[in-house]
Amino acid sequence: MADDGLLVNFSVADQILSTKPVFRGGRWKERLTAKKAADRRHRKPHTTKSSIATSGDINQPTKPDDDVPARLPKRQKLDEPPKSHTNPRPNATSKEVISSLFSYNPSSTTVASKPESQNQAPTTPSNAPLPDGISKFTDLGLSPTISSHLLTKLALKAPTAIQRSTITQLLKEDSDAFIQAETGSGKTLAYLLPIVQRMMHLTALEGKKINRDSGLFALILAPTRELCKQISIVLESLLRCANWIVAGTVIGGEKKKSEKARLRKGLNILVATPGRLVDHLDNTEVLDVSKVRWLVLDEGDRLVELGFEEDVRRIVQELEKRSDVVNSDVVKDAILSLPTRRTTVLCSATMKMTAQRLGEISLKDAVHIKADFFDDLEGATAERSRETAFLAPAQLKQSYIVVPPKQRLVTLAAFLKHTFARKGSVMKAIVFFSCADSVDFHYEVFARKVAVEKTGRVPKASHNDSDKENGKPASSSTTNISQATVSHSSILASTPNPTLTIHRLHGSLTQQTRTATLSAFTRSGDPSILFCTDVASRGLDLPNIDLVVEYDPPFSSDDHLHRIGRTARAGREGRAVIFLMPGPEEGYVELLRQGYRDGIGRNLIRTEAEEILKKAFGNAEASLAVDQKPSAVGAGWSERAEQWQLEAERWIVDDTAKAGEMAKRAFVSHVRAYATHVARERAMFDVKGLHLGHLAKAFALRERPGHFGRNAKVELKKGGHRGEHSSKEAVGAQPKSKSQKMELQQPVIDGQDARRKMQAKMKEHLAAAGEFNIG
Ligand SMILES: Nc1ncnc2c1ncn2[C@@H]1O[C@H](COP(=O)(O)OP(=O)(O)OP(=O)(O)O)[C@@H](O)[C@H]1O
Repeated sequence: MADDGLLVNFSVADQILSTKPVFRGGRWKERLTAKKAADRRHRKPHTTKSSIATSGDINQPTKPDDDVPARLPKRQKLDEPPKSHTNPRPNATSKEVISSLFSYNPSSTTVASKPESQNQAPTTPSNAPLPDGISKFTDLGLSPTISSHLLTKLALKAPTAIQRSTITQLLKEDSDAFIQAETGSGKTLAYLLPIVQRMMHLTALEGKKINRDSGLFALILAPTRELCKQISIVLESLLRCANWIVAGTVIGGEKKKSEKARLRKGLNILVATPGRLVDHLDNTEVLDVSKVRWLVLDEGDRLVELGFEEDVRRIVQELEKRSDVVNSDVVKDAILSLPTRRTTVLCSATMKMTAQRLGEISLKDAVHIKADFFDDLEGATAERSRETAFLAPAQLKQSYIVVPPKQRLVTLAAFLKHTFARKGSVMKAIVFFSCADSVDFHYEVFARKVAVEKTGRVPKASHNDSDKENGKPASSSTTNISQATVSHSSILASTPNPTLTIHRLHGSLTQQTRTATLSAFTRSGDPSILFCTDVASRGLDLPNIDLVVEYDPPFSSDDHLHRIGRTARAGREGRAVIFLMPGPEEGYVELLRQGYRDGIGRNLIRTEAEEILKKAFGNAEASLAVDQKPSAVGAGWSERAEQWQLEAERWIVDDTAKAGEMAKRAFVSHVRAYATHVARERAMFDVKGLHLGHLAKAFALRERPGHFGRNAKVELKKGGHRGEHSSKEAVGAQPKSKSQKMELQQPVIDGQDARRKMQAKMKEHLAAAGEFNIG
């Protein structure tokens, strides 16, 4: 504290306060007030109400610490900050009072459960391949060629439960199907295997195998380019045992001319995003869908949520109109064993109304295939799993941390440090944020170059913009990665192995950057973190994710299941942690419990934020505190945590133009995104209950941004939120144009109305798929 001329940090600990500060400058009255306050603290150390805690209304309960005196000293205002003996800051603004991390925080309303080791019972994985002896791929009717390819080339020994049910069904019958199974249970292969096997048996004229000229037989639709690419990779790996079958993609992101050329050359299986396919149906004559006999709609609920319902309806209509089954005038090449009717398969991990709506458009007399690993087991567990629509993988270890808003940033830093410091325990983690601006902000906070570290080494920083700054052409793929990846981080600065790579992913990045980032994160064998929005929550099969952190709670419990489903896939272990704020947000714990097979979440544990901070900051040598300030000598964990926070805040103050603006934008977008939680969960995530002053600290801001000032607060209190804004901002895109920036500052409108309008806009935005860059 003493190094920072502008700080009046009321809650630093005894050791630091043992030296009385000398106040110079300013008017004598103010010096006297400051001196008296310091004397009082010196006599009886306690925490006092910070300026942030006193300003504006506080909807969350903010309890002072026990030792706060009945009458609180007035907020100090110093025209000139007390001059420090050590490190006066030249650009310090006057009249600044800095709120302590540890005073006036709201208290948690839930009770801690037992510690992890006693609490978490070992569980059988629920999305794993079936155990030896229960089922083999050959038992399901798959040919020896495919079965041996699965075993020898793809190292897949046995099917998962959903694969067993789906493959048997789709191999023997042509009826439509709705496949529903938990995340990471292998749904992709479940629908691909029977399609490929049946296509392997199609024969063209004179008993010859089919080839690329024989026609398009299968269409697979998925909501995002990333998912389409992923499906296409699995398909290609499968087709290595049937190389006469040709597959391809039309997903946008490249010239339509190249896609048309690909279609002209001929494909037997096409993976596409709905928007792009409709475009080709309208404009590419050479695209012949008359022989399509399999239509797969993957991530069905997401297709609807992203506004593809109409596109899917169009595609289904076109398939019917142009089908050679109904159109006798279509010239047919004889393809033996081609089914007489089209089979439509809808896949979803959740049984939502949205998926059902898509089912109404596309399915006829569909079979509902819903398999569970525990169907083969007897007893109560199996009973419960049959009753429940959708559950988290049984082997996934979930925990929650209740963190007051002021401590969120430092607790995240501490948590990540502690997690990655234990070498080998976690190699890859995903951290979910509510919006792109927040991803960018946190990426920069953790990637920022720390001046001098405890080790005395100046770290090698390969910052994201280095290529741009060096004026190098931005053409290579490394440049794309470098825009979203940094290999130096302040998180592990003081650990023996300080290399941690941070990647970021959100819809405002270019498609090339996103592709390069995902591929770099996937390939990386070193400790790495992916900071992302929900763009990475659905369907993506990123290998070996050990940990999912929901730093910002999901917008719906379905989103939660998809997010945590990025770990604990195909029977592997995984951990998921969610950050909740004290108060109504703790109601979410009950929802987490309901996602367990036992219905009570016996294995759900609570981790104490204080424990995390102590672990990260407790050891002076290996602490996260980033410099060697005299005040840090002999300080305890809380002082070092304060110092880490102050360091981040100083970074913002010193670079208001760039870092400061970014932090403000992140704060504003975050609050707006917060208002978009689904209606049934909004009582837990009520934007009116946010303490904006405290929350600002989570963005390293010493006060809430100006245009989020008094008026906004009053309006929030009345029942609105920061009203009208572009949906793009709600999901986190940065305001690029002047008009977008203006929107950020528009007046508040009625709460209900604003919410409705924002949701409509969000829908519009998602339909346009700006977040997903869908073609
Ligand atoms: N039979 C199997 N044995 C072992 N691993 C498998 C098997 N089938 C699939 N997998 C692996 O399981 C992982 C998850 O598969 P997939 O992406 O198809 O799951 P999903 O059910 O579609 O998940 P989500 O709902 O999250 O999209 C992949 O890495 C895949 O290679």
